[in-house]
Amino acid sequence: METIHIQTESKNYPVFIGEGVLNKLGPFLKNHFTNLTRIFIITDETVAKMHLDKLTSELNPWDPIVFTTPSGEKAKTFEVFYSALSKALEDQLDRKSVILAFGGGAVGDLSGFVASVYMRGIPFIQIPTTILAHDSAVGGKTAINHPLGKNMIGAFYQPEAVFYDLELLRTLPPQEVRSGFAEVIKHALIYDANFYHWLKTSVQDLNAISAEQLTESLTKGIKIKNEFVRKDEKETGVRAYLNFGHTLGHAIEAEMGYGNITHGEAVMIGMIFALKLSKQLTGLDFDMEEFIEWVEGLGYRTKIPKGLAIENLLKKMKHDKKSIAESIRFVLLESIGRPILKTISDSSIVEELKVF
Ligand SMILES: NC(=O)c1ccc[n+]([C@@H]2O[C@H](COP(=O)([O-])OP(=O)(O)OC[C@H]3O[C@@H](n4cnc5c(N)ncnc54)[C@H](O)[C@@H]3O)[C@@H](O)[C@H]2O)c1
Ligand SMILES: O=C(O)C(=O)C[C@@H](O)[C@H](O)[C@H](O)COP(=O)(O)O
Ligand SMILES: [Zn+2]
Repeated sequence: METIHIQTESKNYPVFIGEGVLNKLGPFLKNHFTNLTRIFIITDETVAKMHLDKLTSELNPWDPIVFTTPSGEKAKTFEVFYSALSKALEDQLDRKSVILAFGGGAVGDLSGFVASVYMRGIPFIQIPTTILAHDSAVGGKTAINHPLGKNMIGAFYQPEAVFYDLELLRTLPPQEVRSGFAEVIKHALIYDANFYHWLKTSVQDLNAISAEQLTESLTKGIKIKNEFVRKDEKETGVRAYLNFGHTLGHAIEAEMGYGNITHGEAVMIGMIFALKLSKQLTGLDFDMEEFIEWVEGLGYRTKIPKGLAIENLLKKMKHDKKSIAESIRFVLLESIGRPILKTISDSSIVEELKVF
């Protein structure tokens, strides 16, 4: 087991990462909280079926309340958000209660947002169950979606701790492994050229990745994320670099209908677009063909899915949280590990999308 210490302006907290770390949860709850009244688990249908017993067996002598959401992006709606709050009220959660977010990024984003507004904020703990959640469980971005844009309604709200039990990842289907790994590749591209080259040479088949390689990838990814949130918790500056690939990626997710493409798959397409823009606008020295060959070999789509209109994608990108007065700002790379933020005109984006 390794412990990574996340530092933010509002809170410092540990990420316990390794096989079997769930068994540290009970002792943590006993030590960390005085007079803990209720434990409220938010999980989704898939995770509940596969892993909920394992979690509840760690929670003796408490009798946790369980709120189960639909799986995937369907958890990040106003309706589910409202139902979760209603259940919390019905079951009389109070300020000495804790919410456990048990699932992937969708459950984590929803649960953190519920925790941030219930009685103006009660504590929560992230217990991620996907590869992608090495990103989503850390840093305190919480949100639900709106038809006009991804994660549009939310709050910055940090967890008390993150328990990342890598045993739980064994049941992930290939498309979720791929989705999660896109954020690992993102972390490498924006921060660490050596890590990127290591990934590119050692990961050729995501279904055959060794436990050691996965642990190394997730641990490095979390440490990189910490470097950005440590300096800029509320995204007034460098944290925006963690949004590499998301300007177009989120627009694709919204246009396709949330959940019809995985987050990581959409971000991968967005990263390829941003890399191409970078080559033109910052002089990035990067072998695009080699990159595309690598990621296609890993099973990623590398083009915008058919049927999406450029003008609709552009409209969605104008809603991006990095936009200022409707000017779209992209995270580009000057070199691997050196991101910048750049305003790009609508007409240039449209021209580039036409030939993408
Ligand atoms: N807050 C942040 O900083 C941040 C960062 C990145 C992504 N996100 C958000 O995270 C979400 C994506 O997260 P995700 O990819 O974890 O998706 P997810 O939570 O939708 O999970 C993906 C699918 O995998 C299933 N699943 C989860 N754990 C499993 C397991 N152990 N075994 C088998 N199946 C399992 C889920 O039921 C779901 O169907 C998006 O909404 C994205 O916007 C947030
Ligand atoms: O933590 C961040 O900051 C990120 O941008 C991480 C992203 O991977 C993540 O998808 C995040 O939810 C996107 O944030 P948003 O502000 O663009 O909704
Ligand atoms: Zn993301």
